[in-house]
Amino acid sequence: MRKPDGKIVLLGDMNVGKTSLLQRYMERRFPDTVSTVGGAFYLKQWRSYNISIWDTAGREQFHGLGSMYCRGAAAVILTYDVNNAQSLLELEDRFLGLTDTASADCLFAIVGNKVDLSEEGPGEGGQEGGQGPGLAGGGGCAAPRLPKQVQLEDAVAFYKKILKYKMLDEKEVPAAEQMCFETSAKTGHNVDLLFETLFDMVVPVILQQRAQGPPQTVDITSSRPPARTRSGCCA
Ligand SMILES: Nc1nc2c(ncn2[C@@H]2O[C@H](COP(=O)(O)OP(=O)(O)OP(=O)(O)O)[C@@H](O)[C@H]2O)c(=O)[nH]1
Ligand SMILES: [Mg+2]
Repeated sequence: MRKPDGKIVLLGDMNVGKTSLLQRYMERRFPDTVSTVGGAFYLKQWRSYNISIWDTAGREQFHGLGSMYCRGAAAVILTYDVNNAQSLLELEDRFLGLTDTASADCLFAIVGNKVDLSEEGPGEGGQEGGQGPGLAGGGGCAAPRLPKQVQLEDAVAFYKKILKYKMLDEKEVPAAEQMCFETSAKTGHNVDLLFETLFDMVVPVILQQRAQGPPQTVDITSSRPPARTRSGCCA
């Protein structure tokens, strides 16, 4: 099998739906999940490129592994749950720092998942790729709706904070409105749009990485042991 040309990493707190988003996109279904241990990846062929997409564990005990998975990443998907404000705060407090090992040209997508559960979210009804985020209406949802705790503007504000943190010029990177998504792994809302927008955007990053030297991969042997992982509980 050919080595991946580029890497995309999903980060975010436990239970926000990282594994579910990836399974919805790659396997076109919404199976029951168990909390991820360590990390796992899928390979996606996009045009003539092989892209690896890494699913990481949100649980605190695996936190130290995050920066290893991010090493050389062409894009990072920072995921939160729109019905859980704390999950967006965690991205800033715990996860953004893990991306310091990513490629210098790394792209950032901010993804608010579980919109199907929120009062303002879209209804159920299968894959809805291509629609704008946060569309109201749609019936047929049996589960009680929750008050939405995070608005798209909050995600846009976080994206702008990332640019400041990375000292990037707003004019030289994709606009916040292009990089903030609201999704539902359950219904498929915006899931194709998220991944495929990102695939198209990472191709130039991959070409840039190639021009700069050999691709970086996860090298477990050369990484330092995670400082915050207790012995005996790691994958
Ligand atoms: N209603 C709804 N439930 C979701 C959605 N995405 C995930 N879930 C549920 O949320 C729970 C957690 O989903 P996971 O995909 O395992 O979450 P995760 O972010 O991978 O969690 P860790 O692996 O622990 O970091 C599961 O019960 C999923 O079925 C969604 O879009 N809508
Ligand atoms: Mg998971």
